[in-house]
Amino acid sequence: MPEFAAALTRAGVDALWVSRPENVRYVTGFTSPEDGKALLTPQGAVLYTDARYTEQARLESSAEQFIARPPATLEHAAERVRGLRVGFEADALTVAALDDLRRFWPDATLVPTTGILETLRLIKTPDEIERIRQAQRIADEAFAAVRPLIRAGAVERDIEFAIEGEMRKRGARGWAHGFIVAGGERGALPHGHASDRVLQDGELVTVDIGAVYDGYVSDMTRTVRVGEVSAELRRIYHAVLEAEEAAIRAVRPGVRAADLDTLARDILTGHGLGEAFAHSLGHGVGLAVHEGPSLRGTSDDVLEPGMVITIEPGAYLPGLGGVRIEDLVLVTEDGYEVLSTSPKEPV
Ligand SMILES: CSCC[C@H](N)C(=O)N1CCC[C@H]1C(=O)N[C@@H](C)C(=O)O
Repeated sequence: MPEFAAALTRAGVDALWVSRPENVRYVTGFTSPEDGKALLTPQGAVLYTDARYTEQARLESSAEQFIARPPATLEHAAERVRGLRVGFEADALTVAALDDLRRFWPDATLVPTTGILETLRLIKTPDEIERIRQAQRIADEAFAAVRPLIRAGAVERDIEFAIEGEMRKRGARGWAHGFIVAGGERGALPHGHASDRVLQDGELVTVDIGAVYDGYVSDMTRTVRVGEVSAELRRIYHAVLEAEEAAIRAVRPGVRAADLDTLARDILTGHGLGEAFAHSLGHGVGLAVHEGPSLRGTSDDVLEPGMVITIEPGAYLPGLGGVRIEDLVLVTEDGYEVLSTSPKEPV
């Protein structure tokens, strides 16, 4: 585990108490988000979980394991952390859990940290990329299977349900996030989760879906039309598409993520839609649907080969509707590869 040891050294700690489920999985392979913690040291990770998971932990993880419930877990770890500077994930640990660490580890110096493992997770290994590819393949196939159902008279929640079923049939083991199926005026909600609303002719529908495959997720959005839509909705759609395609073409190693956001935002501003683009251009995708790098205007992140990101400009107009188009993109040595293959239908 040389990269873990170096990451601890860079952060100025001797060990890290890992409590964020994706990070526990990253350092131990153990997948249960219910009860899993890890103590990471330069020598390796110790996995802590309870007896419900004894067999699962043995099957999934080659890390040293201690099966118990707190406080026995913390008492066990106390022996290992005596005299050490121990980082904890300041953005994941509850105040109550931190109090427990203070109580059970009086001989350790507890250090708030952020991003130690998230920084390593920015660059995906070939194996991680393959799992993300599979998650995206499942989403593309499910979207194609369900596309004919997105028509006047359909209920948003039924579309969500159908996509879930199609994903399961193709090997998904869960959803990257609550699906967004937002038709008509609801399209103005960037996170308009599927509702009981019935789709009608003349509206756009935003469909934002992602599958989980072997722990890794995908994320993609298509906006499709139901019947013929107004010239104004077509204009907005093409403005968002222009911004999206331009941002994708600009993806390559060395590019500042913030500059990509600016590029897309400037195009939408040129179409009078700058204010309507209410979120960042995109984000990294991996064990979590939202992870680094951040493609936000204030981001310091710089693209590197092996990053998997979304490019997803949108325009949201209350009372009228909205458009978002999102692709999943791998940063390669010489540019990019778009992993999502669902067609962008003419609007
Ligand atoms: C509920 S998860 C949403 C998944 C979606 N593809 C997504 O990431 N969205 C939808 C609109 C904005 C964007 C988002 O939430 N971005 C985050 C990173 C932000 O803070 O801008």
